[in-house]
Amino acid sequence: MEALKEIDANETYENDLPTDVALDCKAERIYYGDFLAVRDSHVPIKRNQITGFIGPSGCGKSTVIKSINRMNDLIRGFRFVGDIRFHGVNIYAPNIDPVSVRRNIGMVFQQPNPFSMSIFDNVAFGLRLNRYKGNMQEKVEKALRSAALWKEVKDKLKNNGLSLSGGQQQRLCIARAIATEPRVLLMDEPCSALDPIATRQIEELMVKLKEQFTVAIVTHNMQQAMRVADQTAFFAVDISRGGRTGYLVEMGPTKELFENPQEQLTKEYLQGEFS
Ligand SMILES: Nc1ncnc2c1ncn2[C@@H]1O[C@H](COP(=O)(O)OP(=O)(O)OP(=O)(O)O)[C@@H](O)[C@H]1O
Repeated sequence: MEALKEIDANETYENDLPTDVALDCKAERIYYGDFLAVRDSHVPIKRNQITGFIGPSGCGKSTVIKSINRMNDLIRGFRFVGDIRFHGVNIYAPNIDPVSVRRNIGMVFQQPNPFSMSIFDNVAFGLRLNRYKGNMQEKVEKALRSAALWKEVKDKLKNNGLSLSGGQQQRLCIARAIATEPRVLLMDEPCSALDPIATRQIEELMVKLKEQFTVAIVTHNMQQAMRVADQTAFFAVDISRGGRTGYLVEMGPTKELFENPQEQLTKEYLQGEFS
């Protein structure tokens, strides 16, 4: 059997995407078994910007975002039909190594989920997995600084990651995700388990992180999308064919989408007429 191909984001490559697009997600259909969860959703994710995914519960925001780094591969019955182009390749091509996809496209989840190990080891985890041979101390410090956590933990790197507060745990998870220097960082409702102060800290952090990374975030909170997202994609649920299938209604610069939505459905959602 032919070895799976690694995506090396340091390689020069042929790319047919516009230069400001880091990753182009064309989700034609996404299934869980026979259930069509998402259809017809084309979301170009712009480089060094924050792309927000908003929409009512069950419209497929998480399904799409998790498809972007092949996180859903692990779910039985999951099937993606379409094309996600990153760094000159379709990440769903059969010869692409999904581990290398996740190395380039990191993810942070809803619930902070540090491993039960020291703060240092949490951050070093992915680097060790990738057999990083350089200065581990330096890399861990860099990631913790980028995640705005260094000052709070520098004297207790040996403490268990689970001993931190919820907001600190989420920043630790961000440090863990960025330690391996992915190009894209996906965040699936990263603040939903946090209090308003910790939420603000993560939002400020996201805005800083976009200088180094391309960020995509799922959020239930429209104010949050307005505060942090440069582009926003609005999804809804189509029940017209008897199912409940999510789809992209419209997408655009956040300010334009919120102030002047093109679609009636977007207007109604933004006015709180359905949730
Ligand atoms: N592992 C799974 N197996 C089967 N169906 C699933 C699975 N995960 C999600 N679904 C279904 O796919 C649809 C989209 O779910 P998804 O979680 O992507 O929506 P969402 O917009 O992120 O929702 P929420 O805002 O409530 O988190 C829903 O109908 C959901 O029940």
